[in-house]
Parts: sequence; C-alpha cells; structure tokens
Amino acid sequence: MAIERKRECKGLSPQLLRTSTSIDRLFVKVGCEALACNLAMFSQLLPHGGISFGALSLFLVGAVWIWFTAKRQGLEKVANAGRIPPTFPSVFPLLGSLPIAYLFNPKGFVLDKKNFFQSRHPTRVRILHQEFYIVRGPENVKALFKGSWACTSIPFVKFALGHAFGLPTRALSLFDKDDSGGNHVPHPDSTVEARNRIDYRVHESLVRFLEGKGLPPFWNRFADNITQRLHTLRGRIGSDWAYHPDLMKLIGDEATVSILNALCGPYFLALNPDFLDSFWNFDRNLQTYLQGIPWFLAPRAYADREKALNAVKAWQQHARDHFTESAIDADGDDPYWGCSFFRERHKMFLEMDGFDYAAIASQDFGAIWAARNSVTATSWAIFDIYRDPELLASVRAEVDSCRIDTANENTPVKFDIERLFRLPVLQAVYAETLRLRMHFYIIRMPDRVDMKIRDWVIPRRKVIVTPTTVAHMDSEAWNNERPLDQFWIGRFLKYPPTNTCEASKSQDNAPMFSTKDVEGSWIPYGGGPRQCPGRHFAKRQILLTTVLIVSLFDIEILREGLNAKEDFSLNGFGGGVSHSAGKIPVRIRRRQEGQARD
Ligand code: HEM
Repeated sequence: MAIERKRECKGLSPQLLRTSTSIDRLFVKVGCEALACNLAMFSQLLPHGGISFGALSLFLVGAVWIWFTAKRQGLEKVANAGRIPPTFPSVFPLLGSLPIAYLFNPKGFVLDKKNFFQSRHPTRVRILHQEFYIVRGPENVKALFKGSWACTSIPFVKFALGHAFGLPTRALSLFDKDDSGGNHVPHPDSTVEARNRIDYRVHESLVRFLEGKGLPPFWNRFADNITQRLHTLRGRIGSDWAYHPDLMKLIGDEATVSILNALCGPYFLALNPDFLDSFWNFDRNLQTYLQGIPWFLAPRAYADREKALNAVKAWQQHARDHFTESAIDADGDDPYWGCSFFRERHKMFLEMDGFDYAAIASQDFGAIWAARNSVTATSWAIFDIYRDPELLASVRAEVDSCRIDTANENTPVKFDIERLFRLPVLQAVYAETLRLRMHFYIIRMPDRVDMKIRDWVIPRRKVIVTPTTVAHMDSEAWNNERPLDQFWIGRFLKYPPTNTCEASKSQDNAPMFSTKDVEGSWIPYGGGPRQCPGRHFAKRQILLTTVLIVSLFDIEILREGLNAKEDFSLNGFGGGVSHSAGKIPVRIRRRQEGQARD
C-alpha cells in the first residue's frame, strides 16, 4: 500500500520507487508521503560515485520545505483530536516561526493563508524563546471574549504605559504588586491595599466616565463644540472652491480640538496651542516607543512625547492652581479639569504609592490619546463618502431628513440626534470604515485559571493574540460580493425583497443596518469585560462629525488623493485605525444653496 501511495509522486519511475531507502519507507508509513517522494527524487539526482553541490542544495531546500509541509498536515490532524492547541511548525526549530516577512509587509503577513495568523483553530506560536497563542474565526473569538473575565490586562497596560507614555518606574511597580484581580471584590489571597488596586480602580473610573453618568455631559459638550466649529469653518470657507492640502488633517484637527475641549475643558488648548502637532507626531511614532528604541536613535520622537507630556502637566498645574469647588457645574464637570473623570482620578492616583504629578500626567495622556481611533475613523468615513458621489447622495438624503430647520443661515444646523443615529446608510458607513481601517492586535492573558475556547484549552499566564485585520478580512465570514479590501457598505445592509406582494404593499423600502450576522468577525472595539469603554462616544462622535461635514460642505477629492492608501508600513500597521500613507488634497466650499434637500 505504501508503494501504491508512492506511485502518486509525479516524475518518479517505478524502479526508483522500488530502490528507495528504508528511511523513506518509514516516512511513508507515518504518512509523510511528500518527504518520501523527495528522498526518492534525491537518489535520482545523485551522480554515480558522488554528490554534486547543486543537487545537495536542491535536496536540502526541498527536504526542509517538505518536512515543514508534512508537519503542517500533521498539525491539522492533531488539531482535530487534541485539546491543547498545537504548535505552529517552524522550519528552523531554534528560531521558531520568526516572522521576517512581517518586517517588510505586516498586513500581507497577517493575511497570508500559509502562516500562523490564519490557523483555523487556536495555535501556539513560538518565536525564539517567546510563545503566544493565536485565536481567530468568529466562534473562537466569541468564546475568547466570553471567557475574558478570567484574563488580566496588567502586563500589557504596564508595558504600554511604561514604554509609550513614559510612566515612571516607581508608579509602574504598583502594577506588579496588584494581585487583587479586576472585580469589585479582590481575590481572597490578595495582599494589596484597597487604595493601591490600580487595575480595578482605573478601569472602574473609566467605565463610570465613558459608559455611565460621565458620558452625557462629555457628549453634549462635544456636540456643541463641533457644531459651532464647523459652522464657523463654513463661514470662513465661503462659496468659492478653496484648496486644502490634506483632507485627513482638516477633519482630524477639527474633531481633535472638539474632543480635547470636551474632555479637558477650554484651558488645555489655550495653554498649549501647539498640542495637536505633538499629539499626532507622538501617535505616528508609537511603534518607536513600544519597540523600546533608545532616545538617541529617535530624538525627535522622544522630543514630541516630552512636549505632549509637558502640555498635560501644564494643564494640570493650572487646574490645581485655579480650581475651586464652586467651579463645578450641575453635571459635576468644571472648566479647569474638564470632565470630573480627570479631577476625581487625580485624587485617586495621589492616594496610590509611587504616584506623583509626572506619573499622573503619563496616565492622563494615555486616556486622552485613546480617542485617536475615533478621529482617524472620522476622516476615513468622510473620505470614502466624498470619493463616491452615489454614496454621498444617499447619505445626504438620509441626513437631510433628520435636519431640524433653524430660523436663519447664521444659526448652526441642528438634527434630530436620536433619529440620526439610527440611519442605516450612515451606520453602515461607520461600521465599514472600522472593518476596513481598524488594524489592531487584541491581547488577552488568562490569569489564575486555564482558558477554555470551545474544544481548546489555553494554559494560564499565556498570551493570546487576535488581530482585528484577520477577522475583518475573513472571506468565509463576510459578504464577498465586493472584494474585502474595498469599502462597500452593502456588507452591513439588508434590503427588503423587491418583487413580492408584501414589498410592493410596503411603503418603506429602506435597508436595515445590522452587525448581528458578523458577531465575532466585526471586532473593532475588542470584546468582553475589557472591550473599549469609549465605543458609545466614538460612534456618536464619528456620526455627528460626518453628518455636519456632508450637510455643510461640498468637497472634491483631487485626482492624486482619490486612491489614497493606508499606511501599512511596519510603523503604521497594527496600532489602531490607520493613517493614510500620504496627504489627500481636496477642494472645499460651502454646500451650495438649494442642495440642502437635494
Ligand atoms: C473608533 C474608535 C475606537 C476604536 C476602534 C477603539 C478601539 C479600542 C480597542 C480595540 C480597545 C482594546 C479593547 C480590548 O482589549 O478588548 C480599546 C480600549 C480603550 N479605549 Fe477605545 N476605541 C475607540 C475610541 C475610543 C474613544 C473615543 C475613547 C475615549 C474617549 C476610548 C477609550 C479607550 C480606553 C480608555 C481603552 C482602555 C480600556 C481599559 O484599559 O480597560 N476609545 N479601544
């Protein structure tokens, strides 16, 4: 039977197969047919009486490759039987699955069907002495999020705060001591004092702010601010086309200023008018800090971080010097600290060991920076709408139906906000923007117990990685009517049937928006207890800013910007919603009279 199987090896004579060695028969026996074929091919290449160098090299390359393929096949078999995820095979055992190709094309690497990010089942990956587990596929991802209660974020938060946000060592050491877990009630064997429960206290204050009573005042201030700003911009721009060198910067700056004003109050930017530059330069250099590149190799990157941190420190010193209780308004916020979130957590951090003003500035800069995804997503949504005149017309038709007429031209435009946030085409633009543009590695680590992911068990204290890009580009999970690397809102819309009696009776042919069918595949905000707490604000922020722009402005993307690409370089990929690789030049003018209800 083994010989019969070997006959399938193309190009090998029966005689050659009969003379193959006992080693290749052994491989045939264990099911590694390909390697057996290769060994047989090798004997055919041998000249009588010696081995040519070319033949030997060819053999070695072929043997390594086929061994690798055979191991992969074996992996699939083990995968169906076992419970501990198998290790992804590596060509060079000491190096593990060293992702050299990642350095040159990280997005291409994670989407390459042959490598570990695409494994169908949870898989262990070893790179040098490091190891982690990859989890992908909607059902596995749903199970991962469901089981995330058993995970700790402490090592990753500590890493990000220390490397990127410059949190001093004394404050960082608190993360190592916090063994109390993420729940309200600390682990019974934890010895950390309640005031030093940094992970739980920080997370609880974030949730109270962004998912609780802190959200409405923050949101209302943002909505007023962006409406006023874009109304003023409309006044400045006028009805003749004006050139702007970069749509992403134009939209990004407006949205960032309004978010900062709403978050930190009016003094933040008044005291630090150049903050936007250092903020975005910091953002572009994130990987430099995370990779631990020393300052003398990237002095400008570190100077930008210093400037951004100094801005936060200056704002907080001003708040400490000027704030009085009487400045607190009915919502609990005040103009010096902005949201009560910052004021309250300032007190909270000062209660903790190792925290001083510099440490608080690092923490708060991290919280401010977290809004960056929302801003970049807004710019992409607006880009994709104006790039497609048909889509622009659909969005405008929907949005105009939610406009509340204001008495005159000089009063800022108003909308029925709740209706606005239920518009199907608009929501589909938002969801498709995040599907296409959000590139992030969601990270989990089960802490005290092993983690069950369907039939698999991932041992405790092991890192689990789920790339959003893999989920968002999964051809088995998504509607492929248009290529997955193209922006297409149809992926999130369902249309009522067109030629049935029921449909003809129905007046309402509007599509329905839903993300239900792509649960576990649309994961821009992560999932489970530690999913993004800013998602409610982010959706509203992206929708309102987009709606204001399409209502107030005509924008023509100039030819060189029409096919703008995302920055998928090593420094640009994987940190969240992408930046564009280059500038996107546009012409902009006030939306022409009479078009408001086209
Ligand atoms: C489109 C916009 C946004 C996207 C795609 C996004 C995405 C994410 C993701 C993937 C995470 C990690 C979640 C996980 O591990 O499961 C996260 C965490 C976080 N996000 Fe967002 N985010 C967005 C907007 C915002 C905004 C506007 C804010 C604040 C105003 C914010 C604040 C945060 C914070 C504070 C965390 C860390 C939470 C923690 O440590 O527990 N995000 N975000």
